[in-house]
Amino acid sequence: MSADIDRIFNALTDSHAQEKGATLASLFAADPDRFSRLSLRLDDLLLDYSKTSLTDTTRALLFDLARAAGVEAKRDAMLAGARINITEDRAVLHTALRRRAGEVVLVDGQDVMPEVVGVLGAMGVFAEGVRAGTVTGEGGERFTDVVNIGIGGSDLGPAMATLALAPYHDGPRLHFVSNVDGAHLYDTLKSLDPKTTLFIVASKTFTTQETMANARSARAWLAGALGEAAVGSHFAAVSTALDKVSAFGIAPDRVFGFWDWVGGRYSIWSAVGLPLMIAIGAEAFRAFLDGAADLDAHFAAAPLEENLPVLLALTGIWHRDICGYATRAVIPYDQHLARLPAYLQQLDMESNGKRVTREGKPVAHDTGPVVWGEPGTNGQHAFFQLIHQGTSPVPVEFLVAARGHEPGLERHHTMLMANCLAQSEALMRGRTLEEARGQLLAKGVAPEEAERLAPHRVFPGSRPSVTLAYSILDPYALGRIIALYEHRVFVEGAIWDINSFDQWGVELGKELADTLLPAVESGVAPPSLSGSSAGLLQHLSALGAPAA
Ligand SMILES: O=P(O)(O)OC[C@H]1O[C@](O)(CO)[C@@H](O)[C@@H]1O
Repeated sequence: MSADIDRIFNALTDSHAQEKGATLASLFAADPDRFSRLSLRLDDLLLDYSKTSLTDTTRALLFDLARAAGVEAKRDAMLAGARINITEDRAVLHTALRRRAGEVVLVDGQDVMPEVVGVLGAMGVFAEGVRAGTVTGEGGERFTDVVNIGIGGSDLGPAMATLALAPYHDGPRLHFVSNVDGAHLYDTLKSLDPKTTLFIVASKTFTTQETMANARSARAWLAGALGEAAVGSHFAAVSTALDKVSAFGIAPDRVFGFWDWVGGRYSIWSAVGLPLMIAIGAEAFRAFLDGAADLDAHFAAAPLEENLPVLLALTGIWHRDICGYATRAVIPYDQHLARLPAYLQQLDMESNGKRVTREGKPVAHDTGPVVWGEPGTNGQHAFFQLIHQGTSPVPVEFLVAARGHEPGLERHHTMLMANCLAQSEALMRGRTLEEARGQLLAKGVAPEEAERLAPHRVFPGSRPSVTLAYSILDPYALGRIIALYEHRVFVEGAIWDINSFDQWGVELGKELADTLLPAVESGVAPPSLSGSSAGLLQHLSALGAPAA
């Protein structure tokens, strides 16, 4: 960490301490232009960060911080195909996947665009064939159901986006099986007809234990019903490991490849998006890519002060490192974005849940926060109590569209918007003891009783939130929103000087699961196992856990 960065972090901390007395309400009262100064628009997409405790001084310091951390140069290196994933020696080029034919993106001097365009074209032919009923099952019947088998980045992206774009879904039904828990596959398959079911096995590495177990069981289900010869017509695969796919027995013309420079959690734009393309069609999928491409162009060119991902990242740095908030809630007031929090958990926490710098030294500041959330209004009736009155403030990120898609239910959308605005307003304003007391007295509550009840009705207020507002959640808008979050994660990682593109933290558990499988099968704990795990294994075996 350079002396410059240290100095700016210290200046931010000092400013925060000095400004602590000012409530958000007082900041608005003192400055009628606060919203227009602390919000940023890209066409219809608006980021309002005026309901945070940022001031002109601290915002300027945060821009200094981004500059001192070399955000612009790091961004340019990523977009130019440099091998910035230094622990895996890989370029990071998910942005190439949204570029158009004819553009040039070099990796090691080689233009990757012809291959990108080629795979996208092959996906389009296959997806449109499935949608039109010209690509069929073994018996010539049209596919009514498509089951995607994958986990992590090979599941969350297409699952989130297929739900998000439900109003545009006019292809076969989509199902997503990720968990190795047999319940996930079993419950999905029990209502499906093998004759009209297509499986897509999605795995970047084609070695992931859960995906391979589910794929093998799905294959057995299909072959058991239709015979081994039918497997080829009912399976497709998405992977970077083409040799392993072919060993699994999936025909080469049913395999859609991608490249090691696409991280799993950044892969929705690649062939991993095939289920989404089957759901909404190749044209709408292109609009999804275009939304992301336009956001990429904005990220690449806009000055830091007018750069949406940068601003969103700086609010994140402010809340995590200067205000000390350990979590952030993502609350889409958009039921179709119900899976967005889960998607962002992987995008953000797998990218920035790191404790050493790119040089392998301990980080100087806290890195990625815990990301969590649920759609509004449901969250209001569950955990908003704590967000309003709990002892640990939680910065909230609201998402809301001006319009929904549901004919005849426009009034519902009006109510949804009112709730979204009400929550950020209530968090910001709060309610004082005097106000609480006054309201009780106005309702005719006796003074003594009002005194007893009032403290329970106090809201501290000054609870921060940012809001992303857009016109309607169509494929283009979704593409922009997801790209915005990707680049936000990038900028935060760049400021923390961590590698946001590896995920060594998931490896130890995977290794131990492999080691423990024989122990669970035999019911005999290896001597190396802790007393706790050995005791649990013994208990479960005694209760009848299935053996090999
Ligand atoms: O696509 P794959 O190779 O099956 O990996 C699935 C997921 O597993 C992880 O490696 C972590 O467990 C993710 O990064 C990835 O998205």
